[in-house]
Amino acid sequence: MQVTNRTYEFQGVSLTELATEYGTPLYVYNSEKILSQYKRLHDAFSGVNVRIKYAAKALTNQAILKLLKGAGAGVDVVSIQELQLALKAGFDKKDIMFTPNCVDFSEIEEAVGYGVQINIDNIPFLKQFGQVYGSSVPCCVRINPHIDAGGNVKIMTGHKGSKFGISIEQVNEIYEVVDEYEILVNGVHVHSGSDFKSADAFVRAAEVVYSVAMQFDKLTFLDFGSGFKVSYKEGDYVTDIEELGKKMTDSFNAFCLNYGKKLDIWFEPGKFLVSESGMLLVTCTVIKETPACNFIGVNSGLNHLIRPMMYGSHHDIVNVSNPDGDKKMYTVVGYICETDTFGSDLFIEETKAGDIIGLKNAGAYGFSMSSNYNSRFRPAEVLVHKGKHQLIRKRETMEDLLKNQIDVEL
Ligand SMILES: Cc1ncc(COP(=O)(O)O)c(C=O)c1O
Ligand SMILES: N[C@@H](CCCC[NH3+])C(=O)O
Repeated sequence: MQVTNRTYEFQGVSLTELATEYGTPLYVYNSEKILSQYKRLHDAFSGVNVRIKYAAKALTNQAILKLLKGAGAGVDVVSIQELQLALKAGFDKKDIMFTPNCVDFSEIEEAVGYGVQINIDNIPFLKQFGQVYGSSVPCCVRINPHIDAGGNVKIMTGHKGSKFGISIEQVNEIYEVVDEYEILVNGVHVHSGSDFKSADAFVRAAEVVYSVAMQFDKLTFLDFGSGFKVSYKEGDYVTDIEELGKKMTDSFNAFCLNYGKKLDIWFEPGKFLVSESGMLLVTCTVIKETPACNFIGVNSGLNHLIRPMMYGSHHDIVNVSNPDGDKKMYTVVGYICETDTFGSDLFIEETKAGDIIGLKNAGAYGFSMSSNYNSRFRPAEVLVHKGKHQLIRKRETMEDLLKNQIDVEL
C-alpha cells in the first residue's frame, strides 16, 4: 500500500473512492502484494522443488483462489467445503491437500472420492485408512513435533498438549500400523503454528520430519506447513524468508541425498501470502471523549475482524480520509454489544465522524473468520487487480440473514 498525493492507494486506486463507491465496512485486497509474496517465497526456495499450497482458510474468496492458482500455487484445505471451493476455483485435484482435524472419517472417504491428497493426523484414522484402502490410496501423515512455536497459545499447533498431528512419541505406532496394512505413505507433514517468533522453529521441526521420514521408502514430498511471520506493527519480528530458504534448501538437499531420492518440499502459507494485501475500511460513526480516553467508534466490530479480541492481535489503524492530519491518541472500538476494541491508545491522524478508517493487514483471517453476530451483515469484498477494482463479494442483505430460517406458525 502507498500513500500517494495524500491518498491511500492500491495500484493507483484510491481507497477513499472505493469506500464511497462500495460503502463500508469493506474488505479491499491488493493482488500485487499477494503475487509478490508468492514470488518471494517461491524464489527463496528456488534451489529445491518447492510447491506452495495456499492455506485457503486465510481468505477463501474464489477470486483470491483463482489468483493464486494462476500464479502456480496448490491449495491446503481443512474441510470438504474448502475442498469444493478449491475445485470450483479450478484447482486440479492433484494440487489439493486435505488436512482435517477431528472430523468424521466419512469426510476422509469423501475427500478420497474427490481424488485429493489426504493428510492423516491421528492413529485411529490411520488404522481405519489402512483397513479401507490398504495400499491403494496414498496418504501423508501429520506429525506433532512437540515444539512450542506460534505467536500465542491459541495458534500453536505443534506442542505436546496440542490436538494436532500424531505425537512424535507415538511414531513407532505409526510404523506398526503402516506395516500392518501396507499403507502407502507418500508424504510427512508438520505444521507447528502461526506467527512463529523465530525461524528456528522451522529448522527444528524439519529435523523431526527428516528423522521420521527416513523410515518410509515411498515418499514423494515433505510438507513443512506454515508459521511465516509478517509484520503487524513497526519493529515486529518477521520471518527472513530468503535466509530461511537458504538454510532449509541446504538441509533438504542433504536429506534427499541421504534418502536416495529427490523429493518435493511443500509449504502451506496463509498469512504470508494474503495478510498484508488486505485492508478493512470502516467509517467513524462517533468520536466519544470520556474521562478515560477518546474513542473512535466505527461501523464494524469483532463480527468482521475478530483477531484483536480473540488473540490480542495488533492491527495498525490509519485515518484513510485524513492521511496528513496531526496524530492524536485514540482507542478504536466497534458497534457490537460487547467489548470489541480494535486497538487501544493508538496514535491516529485526527478523526471526525464520517472519516474512513483503515485497519491494515486484514487480508488473512479477517473475512474468513467473520460472523453475523448482532445480526449485522458481513462486509463486501473488493479486489484491486491490474489497476482496476472489482467487487468480489456482495454485501449481505436481510435475505441472507433469513434464508435458512424457517417461518413457523406459533
Ligand atoms: C495445517 C495448516 N496449514 C497452514 C496454515 C496457515 O498458517 P499461516 O496463516 O500462519 O501461514 C494453518 C493455520 O495455522 C494450518 O492449520
Ligand atoms: N486464525 C489465526 C491463524 C491460525 C489459524 C489456523 N491454524 C490468526 O488469525 O492468527
